[in-house]
Amino acid sequence: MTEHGTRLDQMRAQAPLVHNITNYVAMNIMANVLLAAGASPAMVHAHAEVSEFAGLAQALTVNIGTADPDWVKAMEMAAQVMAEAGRPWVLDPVGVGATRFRQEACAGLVALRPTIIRGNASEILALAGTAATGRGADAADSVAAAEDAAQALAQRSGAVVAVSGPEDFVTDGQQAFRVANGHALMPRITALGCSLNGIIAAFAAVGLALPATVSALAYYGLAGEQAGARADGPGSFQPAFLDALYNMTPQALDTGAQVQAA
Ligand SMILES: Nc1ncnc2c1ncn2[C@@H]1O[C@H](COP(=O)(O)OP(=O)(O)OP(=O)(O)O)[C@@H](O)[C@H]1O
Ligand SMILES: Cc1ncsc1CCO
Ligand SMILES: [Mg+2]
Repeated sequence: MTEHGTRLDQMRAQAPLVHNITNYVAMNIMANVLLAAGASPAMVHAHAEVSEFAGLAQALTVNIGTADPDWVKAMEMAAQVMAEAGRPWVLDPVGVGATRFRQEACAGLVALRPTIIRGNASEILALAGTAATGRGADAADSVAAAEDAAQALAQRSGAVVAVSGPEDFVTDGQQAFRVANGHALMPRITALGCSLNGIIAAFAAVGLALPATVSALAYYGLAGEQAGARADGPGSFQPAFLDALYNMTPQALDTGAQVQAA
């Protein structure tokens, strides 16, 4: 099987412009993750330009981590442009279980039909309307506990739904896959989930949403494994992770990807 490496190659060959409306915590690491992978990031959210900019981008990510009502409006404006152009966009429902504002913001964004929804288990449970125990932006539920919610959410929303965690779960409501790549240090660095949305968007810019998401998760998790093998802790993990994303070959990805049909 050479499909994951081929997708990585295609993504790098096209170097898609990925438009991100993300949180203040994630902006810098997310932009660096996208550059290391070979895509072209831009963080743009002002109402005065967000629609025009979305028109230039090959893919969009929106993330409510530190949003306010103006930012949510900007996300809706950009998502509308992508939907009309038939280009992919990714929703990250950060901490959606925590407050009513987050729930209402996500309900409005889900109604605009994201191509892909990516969150941790607690976020996917909360977005699907199932009781979740996550606190703030961190997961406190297992991926396995969120699989049924992910499937229901995919069927209801029309999105591919990805639940990240020790073993990621991805479904379009019909087919499902598990991706076992990753490293235990990854949740010890903030905004690696947010940054992952950009990688998923970059892959989705050059291929179909479900396989693109699976390959993006395998690539990201395998880079995490390589970085984790070198790092002494969260501090040294971060630069090693950027190096691993940058140095990953298609061959290494195909050899190391741990993807199974669920
Ligand atoms: N315990 C773990 N072991 C291995 N990989 C993990 C583990 N937890 C998370 N990951 C990986 O870390 C990446 C980020 O997923 P995570 O679920 O931590 O996102 P998140 O909670 O949304 O993060 P954030 O909100 O800080 O951006 C994914 O690639 C996932 O596979
Ligand atoms: C820590 C944090 N707080 C709001 S957004 C964010 C980044 C991880 O989701
Ligand atoms: Mg998150």
